[in-house]
Amino acid sequence: MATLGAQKKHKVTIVGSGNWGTTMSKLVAENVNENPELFEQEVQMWVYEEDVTIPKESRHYDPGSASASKPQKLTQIINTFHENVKYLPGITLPKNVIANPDVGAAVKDSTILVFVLPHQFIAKVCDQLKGKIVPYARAISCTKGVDVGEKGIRLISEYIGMSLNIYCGALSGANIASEIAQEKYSETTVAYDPPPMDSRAPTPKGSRQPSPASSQVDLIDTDKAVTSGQRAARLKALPIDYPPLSHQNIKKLFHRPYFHVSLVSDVAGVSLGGALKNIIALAAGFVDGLGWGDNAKAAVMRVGTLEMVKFGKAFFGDSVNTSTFTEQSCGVADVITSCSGGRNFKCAKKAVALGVDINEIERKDLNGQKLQGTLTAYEVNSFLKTKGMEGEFPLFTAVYNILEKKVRPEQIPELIEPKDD
Ligand SMILES: NC(=O)C1=CN([C@@H]2O[C@H](COP(=O)(O)OP(=O)(O)OC[C@H]3O[C@@H](n4cnc5c(N)ncnc54)[C@H](O)[C@@H]3O)[C@@H](O)[C@H]2O)C=CC1
Ligand SMILES: O=C(CO)COP(=O)(O)O
Repeated sequence: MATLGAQKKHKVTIVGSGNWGTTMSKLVAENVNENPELFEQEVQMWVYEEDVTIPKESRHYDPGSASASKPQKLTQIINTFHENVKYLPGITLPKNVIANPDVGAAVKDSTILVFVLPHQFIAKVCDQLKGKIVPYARAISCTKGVDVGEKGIRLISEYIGMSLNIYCGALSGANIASEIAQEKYSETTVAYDPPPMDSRAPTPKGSRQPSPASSQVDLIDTDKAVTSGQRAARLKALPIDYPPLSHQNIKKLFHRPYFHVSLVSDVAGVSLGGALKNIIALAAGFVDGLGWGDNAKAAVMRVGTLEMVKFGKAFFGDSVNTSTFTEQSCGVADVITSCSGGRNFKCAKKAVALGVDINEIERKDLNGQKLQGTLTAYEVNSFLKTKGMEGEFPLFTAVYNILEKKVRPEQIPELIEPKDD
């Protein structure tokens, strides 16, 4: 419910335009249309600009046109045909999705930023956003991955929040984008739990341009985490002339008849589920690529899910609820869907079946889409090594060693077998 007297509306920008990013723009734009009292009608979608030739099989390919075989700017194609012919072909986007190649212009005056980028690009894009966003903006990360530095591990939502000095929640679930784009039913989990802040004041006059955020991002050392109180003190309250970003209003932004949202407060659990299931999906692909069948796949899914819960508890402590992994879409359900039809699963399977490096399959088969599991397996391994805990996460370690070609997929059963003391 909008607050009485709220005169402003939230402007929403989707930061990213891949397979999931474009799907997210579609469903958010539909919701913005249905809730005009809360949201501005235009949804900006930042596009990493590239030249794209409209494929011959596309309904927008016109052999008679002089530009038929000439590459065109992807933003131009999206804004003309309302379709992302490269990353989400065949799906018509609402006309209120506006593709923008300039990330600073795309986020100008936006109070809601939805990040949907492959995690390897988050740091650079956050750097580009410093000083460009309103200081009271709120973010939701739909990115699946973690950030590992020399001193520790951070959730992507934490990275975004700390780098831009804003609050960032997370959205993750059993969400294969192409199915959701076709409006087939699925569920998702949104974690949104901003710390309580001082009472809200009206938007200060002439304050649309924020002061630049600190260029220094705090590293979360898991042994010496910044307290939530310290972080809350840096956040700016949303001015009172905007509708509140309550759970109810956040739900109105994402929930669709075909996309059912469950709201929770466990940002760490939701983020870790999305990141770690990608390592499990690689393991499932490896055993399926060997032709070992569904029982083998179920075994690695079981062990991987236990490692996911153990990882969350070991390194994120009480901020993680085990029930987030077991009861929410972002946990076991995402493991199941990702190990059935996800890109990480499919590429890992093909790599083993053909005896080809998975990075080569990614390059050849995905047309620019990115795997997240391979990099996450390296990042998680490098973090576990610094903690001396590789042995306690045998499946995650086996996936890393398979990618490094130090062990073979056939060794997975012996590698994940509990060791006698
Ligand atoms: N596709 C899916 O089914 C789902 C994906 N996700 C997650 O969403 C995140 C984004 O994935 P997708 O939207 O699927 O992307 P994608 O993998 O389909 O596409 C890659 C994207 O990266 C962009 N890109 C390439 N180079 C770049 C650079 N240097 N800087 C910035 N961007 C660059 C491309 O323009 C493209 O938009 C990932 O973390 C993924 O795990 C989450 C749920 C479902
Ligand atoms: O996250 C996903 C499904 O929930 C998609 O997984 P992939 O990136 O492996 O396709």
